[in-house]
Formats: sequence, C-alpha cells, structure tokens
Amino acid sequence: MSEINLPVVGILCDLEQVGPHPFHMSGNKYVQAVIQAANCVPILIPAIAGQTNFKQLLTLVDGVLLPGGYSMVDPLNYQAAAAPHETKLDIARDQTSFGLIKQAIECGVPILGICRGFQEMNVAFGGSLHQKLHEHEMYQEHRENKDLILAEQYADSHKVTLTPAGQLSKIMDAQAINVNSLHTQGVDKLADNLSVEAVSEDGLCEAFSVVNAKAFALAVQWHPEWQVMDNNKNAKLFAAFGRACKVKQSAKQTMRNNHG
Ligand SMILES: N[C@@H](CCC(=O)NCCCC(=O)O)C(=O)O
Repeated sequence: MSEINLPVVGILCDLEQVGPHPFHMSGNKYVQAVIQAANCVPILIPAIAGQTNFKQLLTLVDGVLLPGGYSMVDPLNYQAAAAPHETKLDIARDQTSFGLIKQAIECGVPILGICRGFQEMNVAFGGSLHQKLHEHEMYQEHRENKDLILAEQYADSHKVTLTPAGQLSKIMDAQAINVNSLHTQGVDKLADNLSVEAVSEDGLCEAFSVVNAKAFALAVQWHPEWQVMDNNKNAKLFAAFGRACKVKQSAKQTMRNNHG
C-alpha cells in the first residue's frame, strides 16, 4: 500500500495524432521517474494551451515536470525563420508549456525541465535555440542514432562540466558527469534570467537554473529519467525535485490550515 500523502507532480503531455484522433500523452519513463526517484504521485497535464487556467491548474499540483518530446519547439516562438514544412511541431504543447512555466515560477511551484522541456523553458523566458545543432561546425553530434536499440540511444554520449558551486553540482555532488544526448535543437541565446549549470565539451549549454526562483527551477538537456534508479547522479536530481515538491505541498497545507 503506497503512502497516501505524497506530493503530486503534473507531467505535461504532447498532443500526438494516433490514427484519426489527437491524443494527449507522455512517456512512461517520466511517470516512473516521478514515482520511483522523486517519490511523488504523477498526473498528466493535457496540452490544451489557451483553454487552461494555469493558476487554477497549479493549485492541483506540488510540482511540474516538462518532459522530452520528438517534436521541435516552433522557431516562430523565438522570432526565427519558420521551420521547414516537414518539421514535427506541437503548437499546443508549446503554448501550454509557456503558460505553465511562467505561472509555476510566479507561484513558486517546483519545475523540472527535460530535453524539450529544457528548450521550452529557455524560449519561455526570451531565449532562443539553434534549430539544427549538427549544421553548426562548432558543435559535436547531439542527436541519437535511431537505428540503434533504445539502450544504446540513451547510453552516455558525452561529458558535461557542472558549474562550480552551482545548484546542480551541489545536488549531484559532482563537478562533471557523463550524460546521454538525444536532441536536434539546442540553446543559442540563453534567456537573461537563467544561469548556466552545465556545459558540454563543445560549449553548448546543457543545464540551467532560474535565477532567484522561489522554489526548485532547474532544466537539463539530457534524459535523467532514463533508467534513473541505475544512475545515482540523475536519481539525486529527481530526489531533490521530489523534496522541493514535498516542501510546496507542506506550505500549501499550512496555508489551508491557517486560512480555513
Ligand atoms: N525535439 C527536440 C527535443 C528532443 C527530445 O526531447 N528527445 C527525446 C524524445 C523521446 C523521449 O521523450 O525520450 C530536439 O530534437 O531537440
């Protein structure tokens, strides 16, 4: 019988076409990481953009997880040229994410961004992305080889150096870690209110925190949810996120007790 008073984490969905119908969905590895590594209860947040009252929705959760996703963040969101027509986009997720991010930071709700979620947080605060890192000679290959089995796609791919005395370095108790890499887009201009927490060997920003955030507000370009319980550094990241969600839950309970 699981504990009955665990914090609740909202996981943002993709809006994906399955046959003739659009579905709101997210990957099981994110759900499992919230359960096993953050010790929280996962619920899914539909990508309904303008139909969402973000303030009301955030009263229902103690934390927000922005997971990865195969679609690209629409470059029109950061005033870049329109993506080629064959690009897989998810406008509904983009718009829902941007609203969630800003409201979560405003309300001091812990937020963890992963891969696409990391990119969304940068864009939400006015940053921009390289649309195709592999077309820039300064960057190494950051995409996965989709011909390989999943375990090889999500295997460690390169090293990142953690910002000394940064939040991530403290959480992970490390100066550098090896990470997997499954992304086409990457940070170009980092938003002004974000602080670098990790950098790849080629200089690409791979993690950041929100400056002066009221609560946990971190994002990473890699996939810490992948077999998280077998990776003690990534497990520490989710555990820190879970602890922050527990603090938020307790604060909300205190508020309810004091105000009826
Ligand atoms: N589409 C973006 C982000 C890449 C990303 O999130 N990949 C993982 C998708 C599958 C998963 O959730 O593990 C880009 O390519 O930059």
